[in-house]
Amino acid sequence: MSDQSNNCSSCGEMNEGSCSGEKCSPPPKLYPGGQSKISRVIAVMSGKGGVGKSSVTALMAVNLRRMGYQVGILDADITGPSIPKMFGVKRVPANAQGLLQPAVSKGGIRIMSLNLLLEREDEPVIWRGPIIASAVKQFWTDVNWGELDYLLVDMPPGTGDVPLTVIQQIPVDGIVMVTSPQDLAVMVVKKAVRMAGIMEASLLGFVQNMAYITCPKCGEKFELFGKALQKGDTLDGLPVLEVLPIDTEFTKLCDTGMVEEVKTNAFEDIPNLVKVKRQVS
Ligand SMILES: Nc1ncnc2c1ncn2[C@@H]1O[C@H](COP(=O)(O)OP(=O)(O)OP(=O)(O)O)[C@@H](O)[C@H]1O
Repeated sequence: MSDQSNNCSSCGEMNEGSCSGEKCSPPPKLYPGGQSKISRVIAVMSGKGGVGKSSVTALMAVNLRRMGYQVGILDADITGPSIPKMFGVKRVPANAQGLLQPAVSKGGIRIMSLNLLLEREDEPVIWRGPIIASAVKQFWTDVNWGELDYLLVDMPPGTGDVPLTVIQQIPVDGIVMVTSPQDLAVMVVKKAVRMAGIMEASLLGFVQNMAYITCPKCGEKFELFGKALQKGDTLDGLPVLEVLPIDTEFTKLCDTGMVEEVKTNAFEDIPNLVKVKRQVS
């Protein structure tokens, strides 16, 4: 197998495929649906599954909304969507022009997810990669997002069709990488960092999730999965944007569709890192 230095930076193909490894034409960026005006797109990514991409997406969305921004979430985790349950939102209808209307959470966050289109939330989606990637594209092109300051894209795990499609065809302004402290997780997440580098995407930094748990009785911190970092540290050459503890209250809020009730000030730096194109009062 070729090593990563043989990947084409435009299409991500290996040299042995149709691409020569020199500059090829990547697929064009797509326009968002209807009259949508989306100022900034931030993708939340990780090579590793289950480290907290959806949780980080939800926390970031909740806090950006509290800061007064118009926020949407595109749930690109087509086969394992968890955003609708966390926000307690249900099915959405198509409007007259055939565009999909995003669901709107209690706090006003606009959400599109495959689970909003299924009759039952536990119905499995058994699709091959290209069909899944095409559904993600439609969540960008066929959804009436309206005017948004930030659209957050909750990516599925891995470095396959969906991350490739999102980075190539949606104008992503920055990627937040999520990992747990475990070396095993970091090793896999580094693959996603390399992928973003090959695709010449802008990496904002890391979130270390599940860094520790605090004993509710004595207040002692236990680092269950390895060494907890500090906000501002560097990991794999990137800044650590947030270090999040394991929080059982947060888990309960997610399970009951009340994630917007979470007490946190995480991600308050995001508007400085990715500035929107309007003044927010
Ligand atoms: N900081 C946290 N404190 C407590 N529970 C958490 C935390 N982060 C994530 N969880 C829980 O861990 C599980 C996995 O989190 P989440 O779904 O956000 O991960 P993911 O990376 O998006 O998963 P997938 O790879 O399946 O898409 C969920 O049940 C979530 O509620």
